[in-house]
Amino acid sequence: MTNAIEIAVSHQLGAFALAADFTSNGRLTALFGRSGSGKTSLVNIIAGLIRPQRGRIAIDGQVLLDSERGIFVPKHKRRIGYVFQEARLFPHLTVRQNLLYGQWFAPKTDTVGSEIADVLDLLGIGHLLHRHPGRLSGGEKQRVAIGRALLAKPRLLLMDEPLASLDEARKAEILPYIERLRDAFGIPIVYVSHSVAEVARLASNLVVLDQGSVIASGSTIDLMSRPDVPLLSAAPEAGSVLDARILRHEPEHGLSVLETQAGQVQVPHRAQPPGSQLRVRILASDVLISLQPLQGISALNVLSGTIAEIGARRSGGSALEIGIDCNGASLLARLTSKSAAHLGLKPGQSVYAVVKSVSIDGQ
Ligand SMILES: Nc1ncnc2c1ncn2[C@@H]1O[C@H](COP(=O)(O)OP(=O)(O)OP(=O)(O)O)[C@@H](O)[C@H]1O
Repeated sequence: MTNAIEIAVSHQLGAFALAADFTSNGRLTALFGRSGSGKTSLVNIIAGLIRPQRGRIAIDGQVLLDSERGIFVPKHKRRIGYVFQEARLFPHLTVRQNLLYGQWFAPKTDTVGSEIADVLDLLGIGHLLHRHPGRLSGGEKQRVAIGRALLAKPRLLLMDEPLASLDEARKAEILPYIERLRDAFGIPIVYVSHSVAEVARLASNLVVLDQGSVIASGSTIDLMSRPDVPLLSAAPEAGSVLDARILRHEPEHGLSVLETQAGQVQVPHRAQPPGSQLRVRILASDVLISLQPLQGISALNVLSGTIAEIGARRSGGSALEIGIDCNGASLLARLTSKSAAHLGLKPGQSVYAVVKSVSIDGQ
């Protein structure tokens, strides 16, 4: 099976060397890394705004760049949608005209009509059509910018920190739209972010960039629970991501019981019916480790497992992260290195993970 996204490029930008190599079949692939790690440069290379010295790029099997074969598809022929930090709408055009501008670039053979309705519905912008961008909130502007990119019928959507210029309330407002976009449209998305919480919630796949190189790539669920990728595991909001299904509700306690591969977990009541799929996130700092089965403890969620991997203590810090294999699912726990030494933790050892709280990603 061909990967939706195949990238292997190298390019020198002044003193900065970018050498990125990864493939992804995910719906939303996040490029994650700190400032200056090369995320925007890589996105510009994918978009065709920078021609790299060497490499190959293929999207859904379509080769856009192959330096060995002398192939370089120019940016206007790549059919790649680009959403930036700021919406960059045309201020003198209405929302409707801005959206139609995007459609102008769509392949002429495609039927449109119902697509506009789908995009308006997906992004909740139907009531804004006659407004000018100056009268939209930051979140509304970004939704229109996403709509404009979608109506050009791209084969790939690039989103470069689309939430970075929004405050927390606007971010929370737009996240569900990006989830719907990821789940409802068949367009692969490459999403740049340096927020662990954002990629944990949105990304199916992760590519971790550091100083111009890919230091890890794979499924978000796998990477988020690895103690050996410090860019992720050492972040304050580090934590594991698990797929879950609602098993039943316990209205008398205001709880819902979820089934995950790691075992059952209980969370505050959810509105969705039993059987619904969810994604849960367990922060590493919310997991305690016990060597004995526990009794008389207030925490509702205790999962049994074995120590898979013990991360290194960071220089100048007292904490380290531990990967726990719970029935094939991975959980990340953050302990002080003193506690880990005190418990004598070793790979393969049986332990109980006490989970203080579980958060639910998405609606
Ligand atoms: N045209 C250029 N000439 C020389 N150096 C450049 C050029 N463009 C980018 N760089 C350097 O390349 C490095 C990567 O920059 P890039 O913008 O890709 O990083 P980033 O991960 O997107 O950062 P941020 O999260 O801050 O946007 C930086 O050190 C930057 O200074």
